[in-house]
Amino acid sequence: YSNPPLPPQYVVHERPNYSEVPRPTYDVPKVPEPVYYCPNFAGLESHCRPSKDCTVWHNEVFSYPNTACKLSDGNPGTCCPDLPCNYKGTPFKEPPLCEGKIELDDHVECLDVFSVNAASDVGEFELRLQKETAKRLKEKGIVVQAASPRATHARFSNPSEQARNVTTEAFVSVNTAVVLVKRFKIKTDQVGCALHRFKLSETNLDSKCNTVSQAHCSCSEDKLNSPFRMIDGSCNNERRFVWGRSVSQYHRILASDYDDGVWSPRKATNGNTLPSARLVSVALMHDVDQPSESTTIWFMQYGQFLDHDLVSTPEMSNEDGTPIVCCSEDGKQLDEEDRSHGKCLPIEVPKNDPFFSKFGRTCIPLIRASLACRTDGKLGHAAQLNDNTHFLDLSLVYGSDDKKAGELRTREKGELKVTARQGGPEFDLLPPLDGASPCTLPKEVSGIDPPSDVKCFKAGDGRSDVTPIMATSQIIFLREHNRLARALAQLNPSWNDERLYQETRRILIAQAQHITYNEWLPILLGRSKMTELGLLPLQSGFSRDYDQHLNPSILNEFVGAAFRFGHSMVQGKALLVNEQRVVEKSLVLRQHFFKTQEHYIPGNLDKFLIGLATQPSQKVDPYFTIELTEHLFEEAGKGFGLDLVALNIQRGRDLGLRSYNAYRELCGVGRAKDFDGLSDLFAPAIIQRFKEVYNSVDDIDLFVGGVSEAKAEGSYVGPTFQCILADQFLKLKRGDRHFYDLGGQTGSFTEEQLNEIRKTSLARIVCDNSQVNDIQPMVFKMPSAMNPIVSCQSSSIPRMDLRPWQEAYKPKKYWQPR
Ligand code: HEM
Ligand SMILES: [Ca+2]
Repeated sequence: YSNPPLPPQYVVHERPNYSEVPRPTYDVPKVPEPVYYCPNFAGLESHCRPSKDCTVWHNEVFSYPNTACKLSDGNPGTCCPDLPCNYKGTPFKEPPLCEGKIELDDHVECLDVFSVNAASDVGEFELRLQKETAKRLKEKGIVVQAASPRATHARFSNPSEQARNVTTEAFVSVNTAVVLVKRFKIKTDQVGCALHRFKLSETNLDSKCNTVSQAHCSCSEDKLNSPFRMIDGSCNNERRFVWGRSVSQYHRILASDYDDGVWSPRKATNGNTLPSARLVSVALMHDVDQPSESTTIWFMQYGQFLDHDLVSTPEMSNEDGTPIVCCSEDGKQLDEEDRSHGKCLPIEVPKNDPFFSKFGRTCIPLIRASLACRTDGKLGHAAQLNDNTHFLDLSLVYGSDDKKAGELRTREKGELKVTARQGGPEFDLLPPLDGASPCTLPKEVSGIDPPSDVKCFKAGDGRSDVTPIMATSQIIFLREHNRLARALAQLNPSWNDERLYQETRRILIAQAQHITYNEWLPILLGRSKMTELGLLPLQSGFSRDYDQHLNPSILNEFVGAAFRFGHSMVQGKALLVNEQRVVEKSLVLRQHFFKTQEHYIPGNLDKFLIGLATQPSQKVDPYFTIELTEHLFEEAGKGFGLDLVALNIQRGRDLGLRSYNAYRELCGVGRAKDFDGLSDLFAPAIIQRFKEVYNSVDDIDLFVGGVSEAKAEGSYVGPTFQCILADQFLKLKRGDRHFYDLGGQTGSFTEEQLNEIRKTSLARIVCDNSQVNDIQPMVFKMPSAMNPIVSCQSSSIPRMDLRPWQEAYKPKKYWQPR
C-alpha cells in the first residue's frame, strides 16, 4: 500500500501567509498555536487536511497534542495520516431455506401440490374472513381515532398502494403455509425444506405475487446501460433485476425464528410466551441522561435520515387502506373475535405499569409488518417488505416509485418542487402535502392561533416531518438538489429538464454516500472495523469493489433491531440555537411530532442547523428519553403516547428475529451459556435485570441485548450491533453497481468529477443551503481545537467545483422514462 500523492490543497507550505480566520464571537475552544509540520501518529506520517477527512482518526487526533494545523491558505485544518489500508471483509451469507439434506418425516413427504392447492383455498378464505372482520369493526364503530397515537403511528408506517397490493397477495401464501404446517404437523425445523419444494407458479397460487418475482421483472438494455439509477432501485444488478427494488422483501443473516416456522412470533425457550415487550422496556430501559462528550446530535439525525432512505416497513392495513385497530379506544385488549384477522400483535401492558396504569391502559397497539412476496417465488416462511429502495440512493428525497418521483418534480430545469419563502431559494421549504392532518401547533403550545399557511411536508418518504430536525435534514438536501441543478444549468445551457434532474440526482446521491462512508460510519463503527471489512472510501482513484453476486438488500436484523440503535441517541428536546451558540428555544419532542410550524418562522431553519451542531447526542445505552418511551406520538393534552422501545422489541418478534445470543455467536462474540456468561459485555446491574424479566439467556431480544452491550473499541455501539451494521453497510457498498466511487461502470464518474465529490462534507451542504455563517467542519463532532468553528467561506470546509460536469460527460445512451 503506497500513499497516493496529496492533492495540492492538502499540502502544508513552509510558512503560509496567515490571513486571520474570521473568529466567531462566542466561546469556542481556543485554537492552540497551529503547527506547520504534522506530528507522526504511531509511526504514521500525517498531513494537514480539511478536518472532515480526519473523522476516522478522530479519537486519536483529539487526544494528541499539536494536531490543529493550517491549510496552505492559512485556514484551520487537522493533522492526520492517510486513510488506512482497506482489507476485503467477507459479508454474511443468507441462510439456506432448507439447510442440508434434512430427512423429512414420512407424513411430510406426502405433502404434494394437491395439498398445497387445497390449503390455498383456506388461505383465500382467511383473506375473505379478514375483510369481513374489518367490515364488522367499522360497523361497530371500532375505528382508529383521529389524532390518537395510534393514528399517528399509522401515518408513520403507512403502506404505499403497491405495498398494499403485494401484501394482500403474500398474505394468502403465508396463510397457505400456516395451514399446511398445521395439517401436516410439520416440525419447525422442517418447514423450510418441506415448503420450499413448491414454486408458487406450479400451484393455484400462481397468480399471486407474480408482479414481484424475479421472473416478472424485466430490464431493457436502455435501463441496464443507463448511467442513472432507476427510481425504484430495479435493474441495479444486471441479472437479479429485483435486488434492492422498492416493495421487495428484506433478507436475513440468520434463519427466522417463528413458533410455527412460518409467521407466529417466537416463544421463550421453555415454550411459554415471552415476557411482554412493555414489561421488558420498563424493567430495563430507563431515562438516564448520558450525553456523548464528543458527538453532536447531527450524528443521530443523519442516522434517521439514512434510516428513512434505506427502509420503510409499512404496517398492514385494511383493504381500503384505512388503519387497523388493535386495542380498544380506552386502551384495552379487543375481543378475540375482533382480532381474528391475524394482523394484530398488541403489546400487553402489565396492570401495575408505573406509567400507563395511571391512564388505565393495558394494551399498546402494534400492527404486523406488511408481508412481501418472496423473490424466490417459492412457498416458505413469512418475509417482510421494504417500501423504499434498499440502496443508499436518497429515495427519501426522490421517492421510491416513478409516480411519487414525478409528483415531486417541477419538470423544469431539473428542479424539485418546494414551498417558496421570502428571500430566495435558500429559504425554500419542502412542498406541501395535500389533504394531510394539520401540522400546526395547538394554541396552548405556540401561543397563537394556528396559521393558515402552515402545511405538512411532502418528500420522497412519508416520514419527512416526523420531528422538526428530521424535516431540517430533508430541507437542506432538497435545497442542495435545486442549487446543484441551477449550477449545472448554467454550465450546460443545452441540457433539458430530464438530463439536469438525473445528473443532479446522481451527484447528490454520490455526496450522501461519501458523507456516510467518510464522515458518519467511522464514528459509528470505528476505524478497525471499517478497515477490517473494507468500508473506508478511497482518497483517490476508482474502486473495483462491486460484487454482482452480493445481494444488497436490507436485512431483517438491521431494520428490526440493529439500526434502531439510534433511538437511544435521541434527545428529548430539539434546540434552536443562534449564531452566538446561545440556545434561544427548546422544543419538547412530544409536542412536535409531525408539526412543521416552527419551520415557517424566518431564521428557524438556521437555528435548527446550529442546534444540530451544538447539542450532543445521547450515548447508545439501555436508556431512552421518556419522550419516546411514554409520549411517542402523544395527542395534545392526553398525557400519554406509545412506547417506542416496546414497539422495537415487539417488532423484532414480528419480524422473526432470533434472540440476542444467536447473533452473539454469529458475530464471533461467543454464545453466553447462562446469564452470568454475559458479564464480558454487561454491567452486573443489567444482568440482574435480565434475570428478573427473562427466563433464559436465550430469550433476550436482539434490540435489548444490542443496546446494552459495552462499546466495541472505537465504536459508538457494542460488538454485536457493530457486526450487523458493518455487514449491512458492506452489502450496500459492494452490492451497488452505482456506488459513487466505482470505476468501469456505465454510471461511473470521471476521475475529475470523483475528486470533486470527495470534497463533500455535511458542513458544506449546511453552509451552502442556509444562512448559517460559521460552523465546525466536522458537524458530527463537537467543536474542538482540531474541529474549530470556522467561517462557511473558509477552505477548511472544502467546496466542490462543478466544472468537470461541463459537457465533459456525454453518455452514450441513457434511459429516459416516457
Ligand atoms: C426522534 C427521533 C425518532 C423517532 C420519533 C423515531 C420513531 C420511530 C418509529 C415510530 C418507528 C416505527 C416503530 C415500529 O412500528 O416498528 C421507528 C422505526 C425505526 N427507527 Fe426510528 N425514530 C427516531 C429516530 C431514529 C434514529 C436516529 C434512527 C437510526 C439511527 C432510527 C432508526 C429506525 C429504524 C431503522 C426503524 C425501522 C424502520 C422501518 O422498519 O421502517 N430512528 N422509529
Ligand atoms: Ca433507498
